[in-house]
Amino acid sequence: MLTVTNLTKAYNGHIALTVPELQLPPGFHYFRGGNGSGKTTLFRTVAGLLPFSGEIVLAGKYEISRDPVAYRMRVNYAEAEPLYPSFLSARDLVGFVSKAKKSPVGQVDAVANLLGVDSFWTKPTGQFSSGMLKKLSLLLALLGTPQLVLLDEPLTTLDVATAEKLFAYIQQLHTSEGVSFLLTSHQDVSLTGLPITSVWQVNEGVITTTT
Ligand SMILES: Nc1ncnc2c1ncn2[C@@H]1O[C@H](COP(=O)(O)OP(=O)(O)OP(=O)(O)O)[C@@H](O)[C@H]1O
Repeated sequence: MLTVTNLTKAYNGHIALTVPELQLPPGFHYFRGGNGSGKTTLFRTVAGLLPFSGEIVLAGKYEISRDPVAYRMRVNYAEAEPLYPSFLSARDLVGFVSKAKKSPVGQVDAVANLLGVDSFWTKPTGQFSSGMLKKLSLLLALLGTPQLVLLDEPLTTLDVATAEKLFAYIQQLHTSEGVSFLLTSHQDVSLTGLPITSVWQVNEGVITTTT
């Protein structure tokens, strides 16, 4: 599903992540590691948000640098700590992202309702609680028809009832549409109830398998 080869990511000349080779089959892949180990750097790089050297290929054909639009249409990302321009509402951001990602008819209403974002639809994000920000970022990451969704700390600040609905929906997306997920969490990932395919340990920018 995702192949990463000879990847190096540096910030200001300091290497933060080195991935000689990483091959992920379809499924749910959990990346764990201490603060500053490189998990968010990996996710932001795979999401196409950071410059890097190396190769990242989705589904054996979409290379992130050679096919930037096709790749980004198929890979979505929810930040651990999302930040949006404070004057924009959920309606504004969802309108923009759903158009860019070619969201299927009815998807926005269904997922906004599932996550409860419809209850604060027109409020400016500058007035959101941290859980409301998290719900909005998860909604944005589920729009369109992604093949891969990267969820950085999806459990943080999310209320238990919404988390249950989210992970049931995610499991259904995998079963019915074949969508794969990469997750990080400092909490017990078994709380998601997801059938985790593989667990990876990130330590000082190096990724090793644990399963
Ligand atoms: N924008 C940046 N500029 C410079 N260095 C950065 C930047 N972002 C991250 N780093 C550095 O890269 C390393 C990995 O950080 P990263 O955010 O990927 O860690 P993480 O595993 O996600 O941590 P956490 O669990 O605390 O979220 C750290 O040493 C961090 O200081």
